Amino acid sequence: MTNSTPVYRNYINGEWRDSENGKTQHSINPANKNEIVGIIPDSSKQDLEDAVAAAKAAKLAWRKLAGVQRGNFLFKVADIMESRTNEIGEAMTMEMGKTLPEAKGETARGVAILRYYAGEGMRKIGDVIPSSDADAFLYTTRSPIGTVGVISPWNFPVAIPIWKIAPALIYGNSVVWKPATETAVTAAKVMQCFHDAGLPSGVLNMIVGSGSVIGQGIAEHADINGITFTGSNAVGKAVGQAALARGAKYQLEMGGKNPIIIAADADLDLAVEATISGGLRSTGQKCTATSRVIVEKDVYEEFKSKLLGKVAELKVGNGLDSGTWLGPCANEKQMDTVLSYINKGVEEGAVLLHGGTRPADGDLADGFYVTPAIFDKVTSRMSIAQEEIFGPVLTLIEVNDMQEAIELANDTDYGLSASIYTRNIGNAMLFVQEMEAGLVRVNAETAGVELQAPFGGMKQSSSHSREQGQAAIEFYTSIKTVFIKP
Ligand SMILES: NC(=O)C1=CN([C@@H]2O[C@H](COP(=O)(O)OP(=O)(O)OC[C@H]3O[C@@H](n4cnc5c(N)ncnc54)[C@H](OP(=O)(O)O)[C@@H]3O)[C@@H](O)[C@H]2O)C=CC1
Ligand SMILES: O=C(O)CCC(=O)C(=O)O
Repeated sequence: MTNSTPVYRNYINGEWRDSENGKTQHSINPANKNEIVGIIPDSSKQDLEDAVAAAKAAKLAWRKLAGVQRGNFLFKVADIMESRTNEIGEAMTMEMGKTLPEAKGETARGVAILRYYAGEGMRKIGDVIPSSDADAFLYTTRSPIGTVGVISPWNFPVAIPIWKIAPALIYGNSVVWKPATETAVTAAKVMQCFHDAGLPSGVLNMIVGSGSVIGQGIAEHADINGITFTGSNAVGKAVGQAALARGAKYQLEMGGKNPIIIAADADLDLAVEATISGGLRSTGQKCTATSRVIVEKDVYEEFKSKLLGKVAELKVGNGLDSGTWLGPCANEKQMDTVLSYINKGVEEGAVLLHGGTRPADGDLADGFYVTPAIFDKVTSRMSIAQEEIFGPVLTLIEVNDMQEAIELANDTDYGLSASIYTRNIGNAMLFVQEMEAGLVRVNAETAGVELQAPFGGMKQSSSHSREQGQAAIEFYTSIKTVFIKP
């Protein structure tokens, strides 16, 4: 740490503030654990109380603005964020490791999401329904839920909070946001865009602190009317239980164990490209990442050798370097988890064909790097085929036919995304019909969420709600049915 290490604060009621207890912590660069990216707060419950009080006080005036006026703020935030794409992208790469092009791409996606929801301020929010009383006017409108608690993860530190905050704001809610500690510097840069756009004080507040204090505090706070969460299954369920216990609304987006099926008739080159992109971009740290690669036996060996050839070409390194394809894991704990799954895979009898080790050479030795791992001879019940690893690990599973492929694709507690590579329309239709996943993609990788379409999982992957697109209105508002008789 040097005297010039930047210091970041909480954002409460329109001001940057130190945490009340004065405690701080460091945000570390996963590409080099000796580099401190910023000094960030380690906030207390009192900071949360202040943020909730500010959000509560601001919500009425915010709700009373026209949707178009709220939208104008979001358009301004989008313009500011767009002008800071490089700065925000660099902060993201330095805090959680994804490559700079991916980080800048994600920032651009945040801008697009802001513009999409800014436009929502002008769209319809209800229906006219014929009343059984000929003189009456029966219609629906929408009310904001009040103050929304946003708990966001580190893997998409711009896009995920924006796809929660933007709809919350456009539909008239105030927000208390707890970003992942891992990416608090990136979060502060996002927050600064809202501040510079002149968002009224208290409408959006940001508190940086531990999940067990600030996150849990949000889940349990009586003045937070709804909580939206993305992260691990265990924490998501605890958040949901705390919200349910006090009758608050909640929305959970959690893990995935996403399959790609490679049919015997697939274009294998395209399938290899999609498997690599879906499984290994962002170092496999996407809830939509491909992790189970289910291949029909007739093309298994050919697919495997093409995949190995291409994976061997991927350059692991610092995400800021232009030649890097794959950055480090986001933190040491994540790296240890990935390495422990790789050991477990070997212990369970899978064959590690490639990677799965820490590079020991030069600059990489100080980072949380794991080379991309490919496992052969995987069976569906192995832990590496069942549990979310959240790292650069692909597991290859051989099947006899399409029916078996779909059965195994569904043989998981999760149901977030799934894809198939095939040229046969019958295979594609069967897959779309039978696959138990919220996002199913034909001849496309498992990741790749479009901001204007609903996103969410089946089974253990979500609380069965949907985010993004117009689906977001269901969580951030309540329907009010209105009957008026002169
Ligand atoms: N679905 C997805 O997109 C994601 C899935 N994951 C999965 O979770 C695993 C662990 O990652 P991790 O970062 O620990 O995920 P967590 O679920 O712990 O973190 C997600 C968010 O929840 C917060 N949080 C942590 N504990 C609590 C709590 N008790 N109450 C309320 N909020 C809390 C975190 O805060 P803080 O950062 O301060 O701990 C963070 O803001 C990964 O290996 C991966 O499998 C992780 C991230 C995203
Ligand atoms: O695939 C994507 O773009 C979104 C992934 C996501 O929501 C997540 O990893 O949490």
